[in-house]
Amino acid sequence: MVWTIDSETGVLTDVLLGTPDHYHWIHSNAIATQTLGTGRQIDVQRLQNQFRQLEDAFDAAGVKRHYVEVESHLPYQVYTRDSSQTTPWGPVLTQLALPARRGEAAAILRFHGASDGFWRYASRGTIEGGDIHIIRPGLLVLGWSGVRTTQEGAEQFAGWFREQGWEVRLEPFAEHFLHLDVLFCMAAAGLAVACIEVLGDGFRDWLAAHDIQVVEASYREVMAMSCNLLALGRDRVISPRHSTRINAALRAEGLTVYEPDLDLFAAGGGSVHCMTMPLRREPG
Ligand SMILES: NC(=O)NCCC[C@H](N)C(=O)O
Repeated sequence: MVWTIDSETGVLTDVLLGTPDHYHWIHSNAIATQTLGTGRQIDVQRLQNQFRQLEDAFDAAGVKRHYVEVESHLPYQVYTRDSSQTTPWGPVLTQLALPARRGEAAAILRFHGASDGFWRYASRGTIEGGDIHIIRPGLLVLGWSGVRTTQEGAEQFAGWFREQGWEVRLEPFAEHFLHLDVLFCMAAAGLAVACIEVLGDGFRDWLAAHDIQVVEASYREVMAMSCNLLALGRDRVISPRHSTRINAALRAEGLTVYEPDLDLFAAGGGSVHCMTMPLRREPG
């Protein structure tokens, strides 16, 4: 397989993106609905400029960018996290829950169909990439709210990893938070950003038992997409600029932080982690 990752923290060499040419907010999650309620409009030039800042961060970090073909009727292809998942054995086609996003599968099928194909196809319930976190080789956590990812969808995905000998934790959470990657992301090997206030002490203890240290995020910070960052490996991350406190905490841990301004995407309920699907990382 050409495209494989065995962790969320190995050195990233290739990433899958979707340009925001047709991006707009629809009533798809609590944050997007709140944004629409304010009557706020998207300044297209600012939007393109923010996306360019994300692309520039990848260029500065030496990561090769790849793109899905975007279609005018699909507003959320910019959030490439959700429609597929790269695994140690190749890409998996996920099963999007939202009717307005299901068509995103076509561009994923075209992208991977043209290269090396898929390892598995999700076919039970629904599962979206934002709920899948490959912590390190052998350790996977799957979130499910019952809306975007269902318990059945998470169980099917978990089964494939357990067959390979992996430990898998299934983490239920309230629908309001949309995806696990709003509440939890690995920033570097052994270092996570997480909202323990929501995920609870059981989750914190599980992370500690696996030698994972936590930078804690507040409810207010996660609703501003401040947990939603991408590890680049070699102690580097891309994290939204407005996450000032968390970015400072990551720097204090010795990380280099690239900070694109992405507030227009955060207003739709997703930031750096949601806007990226790693295609290849150096094995851990
Ligand atoms: N992984 C993620 O959290 N993705 C963000 C998806 C946001 C998009 N507006 C949605 O509601 O599906």
